[in-house]
Amino acid sequence: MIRQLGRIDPLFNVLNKAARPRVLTTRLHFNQTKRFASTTANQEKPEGENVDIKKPKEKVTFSTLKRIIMLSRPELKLMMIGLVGLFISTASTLLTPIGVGQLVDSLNLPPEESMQALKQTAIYLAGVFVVGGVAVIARVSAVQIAGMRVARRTRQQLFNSLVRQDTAFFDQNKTGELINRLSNDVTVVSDTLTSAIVSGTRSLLEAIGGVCFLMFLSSKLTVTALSVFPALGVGAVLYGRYVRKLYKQHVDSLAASNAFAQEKISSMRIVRQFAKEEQEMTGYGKKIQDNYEIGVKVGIMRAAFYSGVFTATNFAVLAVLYTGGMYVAAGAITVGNLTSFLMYSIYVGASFTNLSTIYGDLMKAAGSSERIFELIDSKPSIPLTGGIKLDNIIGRIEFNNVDFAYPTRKEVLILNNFNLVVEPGTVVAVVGGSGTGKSTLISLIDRFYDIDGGSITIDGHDIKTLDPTWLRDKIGVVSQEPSLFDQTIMDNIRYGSGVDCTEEEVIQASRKANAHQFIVDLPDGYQTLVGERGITLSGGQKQRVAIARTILKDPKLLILDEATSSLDANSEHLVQEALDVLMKDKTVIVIAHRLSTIKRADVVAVMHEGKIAEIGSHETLRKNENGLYSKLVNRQLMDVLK
Ligand SMILES: Nc1ncnc2c1ncn2[C@@H]1O[C@H](COP(=O)(O)OP(=O)(O)OP(=O)(O)O)[C@@H](O)[C@H]1O
Repeated sequence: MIRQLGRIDPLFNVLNKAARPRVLTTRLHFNQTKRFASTTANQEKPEGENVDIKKPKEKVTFSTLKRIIMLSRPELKLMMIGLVGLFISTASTLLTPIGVGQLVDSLNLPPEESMQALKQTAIYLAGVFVVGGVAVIARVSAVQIAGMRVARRTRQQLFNSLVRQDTAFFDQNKTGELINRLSNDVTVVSDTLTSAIVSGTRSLLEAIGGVCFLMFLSSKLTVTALSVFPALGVGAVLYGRYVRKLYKQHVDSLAASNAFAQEKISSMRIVRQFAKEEQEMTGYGKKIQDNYEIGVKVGIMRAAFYSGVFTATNFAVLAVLYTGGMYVAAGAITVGNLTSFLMYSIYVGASFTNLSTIYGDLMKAAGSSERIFELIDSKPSIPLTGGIKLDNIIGRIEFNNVDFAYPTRKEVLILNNFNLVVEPGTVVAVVGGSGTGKSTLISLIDRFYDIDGGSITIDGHDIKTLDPTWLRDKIGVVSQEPSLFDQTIMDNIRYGSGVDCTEEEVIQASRKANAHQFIVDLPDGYQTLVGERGITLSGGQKQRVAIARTILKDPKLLILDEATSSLDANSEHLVQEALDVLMKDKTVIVIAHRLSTIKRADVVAVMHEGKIAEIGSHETLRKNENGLYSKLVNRQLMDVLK
């Protein structure tokens, strides 16, 4: 008897070690930078109701979990292969202890029979292992590929949805948060679909199958083996609840530290200029300290929980060993049966432990998926397409009694009963103090925002009735601080037209914008990569590339936000000439600061308190010495208007 148990002991140790990693690998993923939010997932957002993804939601619903699972629907075939693989590999796991039990029992037979039985069992086990191994390959590869496809499709859907959102949406939500949606949230959801759900199903099958085998081997011993599970179940639920709360705090604090880091890294030049490196390092340190402290609490709780599970299951095994040993001594069961029983006990214990962590994983995925679904479902109030496309644009722009406040600051009216008519083919210079709403006009003509009252028309058509993409295609904007993409200069200029425009056309546009010479002087010429937002170019160079981009677009309506402000006198003259050609027979609005620019305009409109306060030619307005325009020229703009 002692000899027999002596054989079981090392086997138990090996099995226990083998079972342990499964317990430990089902850890919670705390490295997500998001909030633990949830809501009814498949309720579509009303059109135009911008989503503020920072708002935490209250409850995870069954429909959310269902929708996560439905994400894998297009991968049904792969999931089925994975499922079949799962069944077979689980079956092979469950059949192993029987073989091992037989192996042990065969050692008690007379030598010849023992050898024969040993061979048979070894062949049986080898077969089980080979089939199990093949099934694992099928299961893991099918589920992994399905998971990656789900992630790819979800990311594409999410990005498409983001690109379609209203401009106001981007005023409301931080870039870092949105990138988190695309990266971390999608990863959590696809991981849950693959690892959590599959390992959950496997654990469930193993637990049920294991208990069945236990009952089959000895119902009395099963009661002993499972005696610790009610206590473990209660512990797992309490632990799950506590960790869930901490998890929310943990991801919140991580999101805050990430947002902090993102902002500081993207503004590193300012940090450097003000010599605030030390201050920012300390600031970041404080942010991650919160995260660390919550992480430590979670870690201690996890340690306590796993230690409890480990000790309880080991004591259950000890109880089985003790009671089972007595049954063996009494001849009620064989040593082989006891071996099989111990193995099943360990499987069942590991499976239950694994299942206890799946709940947490599902909750995490639900939180992440809620935010993804919210974005995917959200419909912008200004669609990208749909509406009238005029055959011809004459170019008359009219603002009629326009009221406008930014959606994020509804209480501040930027335009208040604003009226302005820009006749076709004329150049209107809009001037006014800082923050009076000059640049806002550009956003409104481009229909980045919808106005709150009145109308904006182009050739008599309310822009709300025009196809937004068509409309924007007819408008060219050269802004004060042009932004370029991290691509070659050639691709940046081409962005104004299309991939089908020739290199020669790009070069022509660059010549007109006085950009060609500086471009060919660069070592890589038109193939020069400009860096993030065009960081490797000077302000004037960036602007000339942006002008070339707009020249190539050849828009009918031009809006220049003091486009020549960062060019030297010579470049300005050349670019101005190019713009003169471009502006010919077009309607142009110039948001102007320089007197030279203003003087060239047919009409000068002075903005003040959300309205046009004065309008007329430069000469006419100057005649009124006490007028707003004269004051602006004399006082505020004196330094600039040279
Ligand atoms: N996205 C936005 N969300 C909320 N408020 C905004 C937004 N953009 C601008 N504003 C506010 O609208 C007002 C008008 O801004 P706008 O940029 O049109 O002024 P501006 O006349 O072009 O100023 P400047 O000459 O200084 O460039 C300002 O008070 C500004 O704070």
